[in-house]
Amino acid sequence: MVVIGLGPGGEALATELAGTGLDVVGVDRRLVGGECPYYGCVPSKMIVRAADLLAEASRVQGMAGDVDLTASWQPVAERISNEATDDWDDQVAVDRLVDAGVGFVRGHARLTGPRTVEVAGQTYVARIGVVLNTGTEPAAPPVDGLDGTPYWTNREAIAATELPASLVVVGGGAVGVELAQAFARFGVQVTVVEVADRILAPEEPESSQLLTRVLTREGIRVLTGVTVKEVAYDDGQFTVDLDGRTVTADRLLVAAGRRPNLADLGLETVGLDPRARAVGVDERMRAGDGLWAIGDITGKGAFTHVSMYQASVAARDIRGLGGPTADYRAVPRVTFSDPEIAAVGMTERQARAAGLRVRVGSTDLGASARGWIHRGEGLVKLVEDADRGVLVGATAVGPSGGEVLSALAVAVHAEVPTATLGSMIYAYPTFHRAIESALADLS
Ligand SMILES: Cc1cc2nc3c(=O)[nH]c(=O)nc-3n(C[C@H](O)[C@H](O)[C@H](O)COP(=O)(O)OP(=O)(O)OC[C@H]3O[C@@H](n4cnc5c(N)ncnc54)[C@H](O)[C@@H]3O)c2cc1C
Ligand SMILES: NC(=O)c1ccc[n+]([C@@H]2O[C@H](COP(=O)([O-])OP(=O)(O)OC[C@H]3O[C@@H](n4cnc5c(N)ncnc54)[C@H](O)[C@@H]3O)[C@@H](O)[C@H]2O)c1
Repeated sequence: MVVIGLGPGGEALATELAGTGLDVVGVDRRLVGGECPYYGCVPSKMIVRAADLLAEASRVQGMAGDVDLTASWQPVAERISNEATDDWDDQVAVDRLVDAGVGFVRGHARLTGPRTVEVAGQTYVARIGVVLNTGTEPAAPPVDGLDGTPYWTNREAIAATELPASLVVVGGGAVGVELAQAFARFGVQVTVVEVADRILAPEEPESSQLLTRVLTREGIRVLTGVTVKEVAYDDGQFTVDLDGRTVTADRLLVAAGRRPNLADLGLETVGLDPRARAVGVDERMRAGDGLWAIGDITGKGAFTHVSMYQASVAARDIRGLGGPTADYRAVPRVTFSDPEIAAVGMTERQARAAGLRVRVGSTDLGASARGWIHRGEGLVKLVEDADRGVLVGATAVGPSGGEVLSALAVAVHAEVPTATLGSMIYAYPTFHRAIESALADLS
């Protein structure tokens, strides 16, 4: 086997297959492990954790006394460099891979035909086939003047050793809102610029509204429905022209989505379109004869857990083990803002668009016993397929929204009847007890 791209899924898959005695070559042109450990999930959650500590400390007043707080970015930058990324060195991951029996090659890989891959003039021929896990790069929107300015993507933002005084964030998706809130909590003056009419637009409107309220209260300017006309950089200052309005800042973070690494991969040599937004895969992750694809490039959800899930589906297929095929009805997603915005399955709008007879139920977490005690904000919203009496989607927003989601993910995945969910006992006073109130609200 040859695995091109060793993101979270590719690394796990190559390791598993080598463990079964197959000859496996794994190729990566950058860092083994991909975006998640070096520029994505792990360091960004270290930043979020640090920022949440500051916010928690500031909540002491009125509940537990006083705190004299001095925020410092230095321990965050040190932790990311020393603990998370080894100063962006993947030797530990390479050693782990090689110890597992994978032949590791650093370089840019290209398909040259079915089951054949070229890296730096060397051709590798696979008996069984090739797995693609090439992931994504940060996308730059086509904005006049942007090219040639020293704008940040998630990679520069994660590696920052000093914070700017002010920051414009282009894009109010997961990357944008997580980093905007965290940097603001460290004292950065942040403006979020979003072209859609709300931040986190694919999520429930109630989630977007609540988070916009929280971010605004924390001093972040959230501008939605705006178009970035032009960007200029002069004398250490970015000027962002928003079609009539101008915003200036020391730094500009582009968090406007991702571009799949499909160009220059030789897809045309196996009959696939290198200009496509995603590689089409079936429920066993097959993309062609002797070809599998996993991770962000499949367009099934740009999350580490999806990449790893698909790796296990592909591994079963390659090993001829049978077992469950890929099923995306219950893909969980958590934006690690504070409160966390967690959701699984369909939103109300998606369920209605799918032609389902829908009942929805929701509840205000702040009005629940635990929410009131905690002085927390949030909500639970449930989307039921009324004809089948099962949840097809759910949202949990709150201080532990991602944890509350686990129960809802089980319900959607296992199609637990809402009648059964309504007959359960929910511990008092927990955040997840709000699920019971939302069930009672279904109509
Ligand atoms: C700031 C940020 C925060 C995130 N936070 C979360 C989170 O909290 N939770 C979550 O689930 N997800 C999160 N994500 C998303 C997550 O990082 C990705 O979904 C995850 O990395 C899975 O990607 P992947 O497996 O498709 O490959 P990637 O991680 O993108 O890795 C692909 C690898 O392929 C290599 N490659 C590409 N082309 C070639 C080639 N031709 N030859 C050789 N090698 C090649 C690249 O060098 C790279 O190492 C976050 C992303 C960002 C940017
Ligand atoms: N907690 C998590 O699981 C997590 C965290 C970060 C990222 N991710 C994953 O990484 C992926 C990439 O995240 P992302 O936030 O970069 O992308 P995204 O696609 O989620 O959001 C990009 C946002 O930028 C906006 N945008 C695009 N062009 C714009 C422009 N010219 N001006 C203003 N706004 C513009 C879009 O409308 C969108 O709201 C996501 O799809 C997500 O799955 C996950």
